[in-house]
Amino acid sequence: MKLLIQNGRVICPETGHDAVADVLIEDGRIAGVGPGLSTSGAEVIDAAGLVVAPGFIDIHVHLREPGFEHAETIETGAQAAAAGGFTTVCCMPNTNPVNDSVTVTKYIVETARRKAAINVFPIGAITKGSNGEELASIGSMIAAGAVAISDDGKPVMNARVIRRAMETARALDIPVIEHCEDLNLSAGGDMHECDDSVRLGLRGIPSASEDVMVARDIILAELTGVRYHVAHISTKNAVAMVAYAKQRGLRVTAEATQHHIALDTGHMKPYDSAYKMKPPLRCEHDVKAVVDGVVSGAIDCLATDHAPHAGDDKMQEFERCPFGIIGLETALGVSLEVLVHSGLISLPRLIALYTSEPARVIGWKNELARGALKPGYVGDVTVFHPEYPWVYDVKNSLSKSSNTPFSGRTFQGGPILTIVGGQVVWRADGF
Ligand SMILES: NC(=O)N[C@@H](CC(=O)O)C(=O)O
Ligand SMILES: [Zn+2]
Ligand SMILES: [Zn+2]
Repeated sequence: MKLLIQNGRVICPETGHDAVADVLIEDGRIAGVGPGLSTSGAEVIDAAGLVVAPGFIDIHVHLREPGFEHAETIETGAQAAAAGGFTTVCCMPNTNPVNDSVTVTKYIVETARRKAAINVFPIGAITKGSNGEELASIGSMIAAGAVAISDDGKPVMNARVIRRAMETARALDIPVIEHCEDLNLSAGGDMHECDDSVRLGLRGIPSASEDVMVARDIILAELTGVRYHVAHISTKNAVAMVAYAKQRGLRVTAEATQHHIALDTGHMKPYDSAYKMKPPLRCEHDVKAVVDGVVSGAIDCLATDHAPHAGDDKMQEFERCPFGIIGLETALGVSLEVLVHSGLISLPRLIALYTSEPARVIGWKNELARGALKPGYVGDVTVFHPEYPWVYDVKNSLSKSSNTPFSGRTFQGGPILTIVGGQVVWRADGF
């Protein structure tokens, strides 16, 4: 099976390629990149005027299966990911039951193999039930295909427990991904603690609830030598601490979401639960610090934290609504707008934030190697237009949920074709 993608602007940050060329995918693997490749025996796609990149990778999504299938399933979440240009996602363990055992890990791997249009890799829980007490069976989850550990949705509050988890992860050479929130400081909060929360009469979540956990974990990362990754970083201090940790040679990485680089509390429509997530939207100086962190490299990659919630769950009083918003289908549009069209970073740099950088954080190797257009790598490719105008209407979303603040927004640039293992799994209308 051969697929030849012709005449596109082929951008691969890992190899430094940025020129009009062809990409050949054979038997599901990248077979060649260069001008004028032979078309013999190949299905041909003309990508003239489009950007051809390695398949985009999102290392932080919630697919909700098992247990919360009313909000999303592995199948529908994978479809939404494909529509966002993603060819690989890593799904968090806060399912029901929690993915804290080989049984659930195997269920997710098997279900994804049968039903997902794209590659799905589970992230196993750090502790049993993500209750923050007893370590989960980390080794057997990794053996069954999990690629990292996290209790995302919650922090691991007990420093002794997270230290033990870090020592285990260090031995297995896998990353620990932490949801940095001190529950004693954030207790009862519904939005970022600032003038706006006072004005709206909503209980606040101070930046300090994130900062103290990032500080603690960086010290423990130094103690244990673990690969430590800050999920959905959102505050000025957290970014500064991650930058300092990197300067000191610690294996500390971080991700930012599209909403934490695009929105601050001033954008919130009062009591609109589409603006309610954890970490909460922060104030302007935090957003600027996160954007600056992405530009400087203190923040390694972008991730969506795609967090579907069914309609009625989000149609309650603000305080009662669950935290989280979907993001797979808008990530490229939002990040092009905030980071590239603004002139802050180049297009190749943005592509790196969705390809080589998340691949480096997780560390896929050998036959799982991805995030670059290199012969032998998985034959996953994202083709997108860097500036054509389109309107995101969540009514057309492939996700089962519609909890997004971005519906109705016009973007300049978005996904056109998503290719997994040499097969087109999604194409934009008209292509
Ligand atoms: N981000 C959120 O507000 N919610 C996420 C959990 C998480 O990422 O913390 C969810 O699973 O709904
Ligand atoms: Zn989280
Ligand atoms: Zn999350």
